[in-house]
Amino acid sequence: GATWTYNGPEGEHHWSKHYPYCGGAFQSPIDIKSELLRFDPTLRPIEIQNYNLSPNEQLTLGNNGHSVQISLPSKMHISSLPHRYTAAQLHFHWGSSGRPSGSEHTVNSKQYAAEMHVVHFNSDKYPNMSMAVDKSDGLAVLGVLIEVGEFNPAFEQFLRFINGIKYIDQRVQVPGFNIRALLPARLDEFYRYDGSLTTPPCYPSVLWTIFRNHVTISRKQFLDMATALYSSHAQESSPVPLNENFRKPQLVDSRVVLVSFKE
Ligand SMILES: NS(=O)(=O)c1c(F)c(F)c(S(=O)(=O)CCO)c(N[C@H]2CCc3ccccc32)c1F
Ligand SMILES: [Zn+2]
Repeated sequence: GATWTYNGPEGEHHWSKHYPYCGGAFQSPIDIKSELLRFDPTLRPIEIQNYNLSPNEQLTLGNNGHSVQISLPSKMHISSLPHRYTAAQLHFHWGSSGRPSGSEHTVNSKQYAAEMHVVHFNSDKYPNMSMAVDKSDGLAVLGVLIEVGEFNPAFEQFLRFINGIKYIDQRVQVPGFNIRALLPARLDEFYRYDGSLTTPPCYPSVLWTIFRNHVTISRKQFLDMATALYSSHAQESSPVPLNENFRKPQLVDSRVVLVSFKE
């Protein structure tokens, strides 16, 4: 489709010209405000299967011009939702070296340094991501808020290769590792709401699960992610840094945010 960016004439306020859903309802991300929350005792802890990948498996780490993404094998899935949701890819949103706040979801207006999304599709009903991406029950995304703090060895498993994908469409193979280690300790404490892709085409097709607890990466790890990548091609004379790749919080309207925990 048309090129879209996070700033400038193709920025988020213009997305709806080519992607009408971006101007529609049920959009993501949102600001998760305390007054919106409703405790739901029926929310089950997230249960994941086959996230612990062997180093003998190869994962594709790529720069798609909008984010850094890792393709995931289809044996990885979420087993605690009404349908099986099979993993497709994970990617990140971040700020910049000058502005270490780049999460998409915010909590009571607090923006975190970055955010990870593990994208899954409903494989009970749809054969692949492309068939699921525009269906109301098509996708389930796990969101992890990221703060700058302690060094995170799990992130190093892919960050150490990031200089191999500096430019758009570059890809490298990296050894598999335990993707569970990228998630917070508690998978039973989370926010849950109905929303959308946070990039064009912004389909309202995502069951969002944002974990209550953040994870940390070191300042150097954050800078590696926030300063290594470009959305331009390798040979281009004027490289375009890939950073600040987050959409602003959207209108919640009459949506309720469910929470799996009481204070
Ligand atoms: N924040 S988010 O979770 O809404 C989200 C993104 F923010 C994002 F950047 C991407 S992308 O594929 O890296 C680039 C634009 O699609 C996807 N990719 C999804 C959307 C469409 C598609 C098709 C096949 C595989 C993955 C995706 C995404 F679901
Ligand atoms: Zn995302």
